[in-house]
Amino acid sequence: MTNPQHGPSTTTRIERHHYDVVVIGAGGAGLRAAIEARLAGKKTAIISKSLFGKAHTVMAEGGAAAAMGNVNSRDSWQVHFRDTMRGGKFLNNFRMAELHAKESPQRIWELETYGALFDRTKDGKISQRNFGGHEYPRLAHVGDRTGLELIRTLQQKIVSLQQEDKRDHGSYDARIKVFAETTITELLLDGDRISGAFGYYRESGEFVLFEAPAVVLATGGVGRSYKVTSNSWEYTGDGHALALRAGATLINMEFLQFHPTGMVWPVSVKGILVTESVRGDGGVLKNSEGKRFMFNYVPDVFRKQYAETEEEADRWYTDPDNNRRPPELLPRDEVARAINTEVKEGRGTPAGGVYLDIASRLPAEEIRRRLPSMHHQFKGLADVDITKEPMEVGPTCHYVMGGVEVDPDSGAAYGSVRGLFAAGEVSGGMHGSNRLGGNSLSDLLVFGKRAGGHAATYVDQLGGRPRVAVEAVETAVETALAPLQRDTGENPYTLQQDLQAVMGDLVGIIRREAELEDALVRLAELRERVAKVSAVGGRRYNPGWHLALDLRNMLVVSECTAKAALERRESRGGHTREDHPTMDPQWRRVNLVCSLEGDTVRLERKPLPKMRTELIGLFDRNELAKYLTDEELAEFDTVAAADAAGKGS
Ligand SMILES: Cc1cc2nc3c(=O)[nH]c(=O)nc-3n(C[C@H](O)[C@H](O)[C@H](O)COP(=O)(O)OP(=O)(O)OC[C@H]3O[C@@H](n4cnc5c(N)ncnc54)[C@H](O)[C@@H]3O)c2cc1C
Repeated sequence: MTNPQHGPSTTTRIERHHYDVVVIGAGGAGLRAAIEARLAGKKTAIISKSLFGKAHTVMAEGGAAAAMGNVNSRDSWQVHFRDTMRGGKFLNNFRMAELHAKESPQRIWELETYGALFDRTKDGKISQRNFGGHEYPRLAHVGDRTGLELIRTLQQKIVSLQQEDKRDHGSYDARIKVFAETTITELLLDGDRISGAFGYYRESGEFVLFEAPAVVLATGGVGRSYKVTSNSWEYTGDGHALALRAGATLINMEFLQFHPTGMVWPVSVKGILVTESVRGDGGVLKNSEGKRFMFNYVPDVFRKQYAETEEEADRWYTDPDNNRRPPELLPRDEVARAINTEVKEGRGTPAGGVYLDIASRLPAEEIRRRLPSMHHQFKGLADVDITKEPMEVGPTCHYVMGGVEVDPDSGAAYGSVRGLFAAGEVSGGMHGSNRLGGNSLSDLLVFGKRAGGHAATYVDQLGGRPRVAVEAVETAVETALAPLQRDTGENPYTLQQDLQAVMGDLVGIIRREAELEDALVRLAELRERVAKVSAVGGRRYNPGWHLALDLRNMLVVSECTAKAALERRESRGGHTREDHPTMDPQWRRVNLVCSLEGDTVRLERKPLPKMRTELIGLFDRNELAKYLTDEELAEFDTVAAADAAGKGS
């Protein structure tokens, strides 16, 4: 190290910036967090691995769930809360589910004030559509391109803030600046406090250092550890791994959502999402015998809410108050498992999926109007006209419920680190063991705002600014350059394929003890190989080098998933154990928490926070009996009896 201002050697130049709040990620969560931090007067950087506007959020199709009651006035935050807890099989952090249900409507209306244009009902309100697991039509949407509108609007808000800054401070970038195509590889610490973030510009390979006392992680998910996934290239679990390495903890990592309907052919597009809106708008699932098989897969916990005949299910679309929902709209984990079983038992399509039929259910014109992207996607990628033929679909790795363990109100990371916040898909707890469709987009807005606001407050309350240690920067540079400096070592693409094979084959939709043990052995072998990964070429736009750096994140996050999946001996939501096929109320009381000790993933059991009495009182006792232990039920009965006595006196 020769010059602390410029990095570890005179040849390694490091561009340096100073901010109050650094937001890593420019999806819905990151942008909403950045807006809030900037509105609180903080100098804010937004960093994005992909092009600005190309975050994952832009791909969201169906909509954002918020109990506005525009289409059915019976909807309320309480009903939304209940649906969310049921969807997550009661493993959700109840406080997050409560805040989400209460605040989502405000966040959607606020988006309108930023310029969002949602589809409307006939009387001019924001239109809301049906989705799996939601009792009432609840998803505010823009055709099937809702994420695009969300991102467009948040970006527009940022531009308007930059225009204010130009007027007031003479520069558009004075208080909020976007660093696109910039990957963060390390968080820096001063003791237990965040002091900054280190990374590189993808195009030039030049290093960049952000000195900042507060970092908001909004990096999204982990899906690229699986071969068949709806997720795009940047979903390599970076934020999860950055948090772990900084001393934070991850929870619920065993829970991955396999969306039931991904494209299954052509092979080149296998995994690309087919939105749930197709089923919300009337599409039905059929096996190769032409049977609507979902009626055979309604689990006991949901039996009361779902139709038993095709006639009743079909009537629900026009008369939802007097009929029960079609079983095609069960939560995603149920539908994905059902499709998996149909295919395994030989009733699948030629390409190994099942049929999703909207063509026989709606007029062609209506399909094109409601599902323009799906129509375009199938025509362009598979030469299938969905107004005339059924689609072939099957499960695809879609969403990680697990993530950074956070304080529900502020988004501050738990563990041994201060100044670190997380929001959106990278955070854990909100969705429990399974996320309901539409609950992510509203989650991004609710918790993005909260994390950005609390990061700003944290900065205000700091005594002095933490310092960036020269040695930490030096180590970050060495780690980043290592794959380029190895002459021998494996190709990152081979390693990624091998990792994807382990996760897909052994830690996939249906899990077994022996396979999970095998997965851990193979992941340990991969760890040795990844430590020696080699990338050819130089630092200028070099995707092989980028992947080599992403691999260590994918690996540690995969280890968390496999370890937690082995430990949880029950089936719940996005975690299905063939050898422990039922839900166990004792396990509902437990969160599995991952941390790093050196390089080793440690797993701990931690009791779930106890739901407040008035919230648990929103559920029927018979329903609670399906989830709670006898001990918890007895406690519930005592409180209910005391309550009744109080009311009587
Ligand atoms: C096809 C598809 C359709 C979906 N439809 C819906 C829907 O209708 N409704 C719904 O609620 N949910 C939906 N989801 C889920 C939802 O879109 C995502 O969960 C959500 O957008 C995640 O938002 P985020 O802000 O957490 O992350 P993203 O939007 O993914 O943003 C992550 C950001 O972090 C950046 N990043 C990552 N790593 C780094 C790093 N190391 N350094 C710098 N930057 C980094 C990325 O470049 C990106 O800018 C869908 C998902 C998919 C894939």
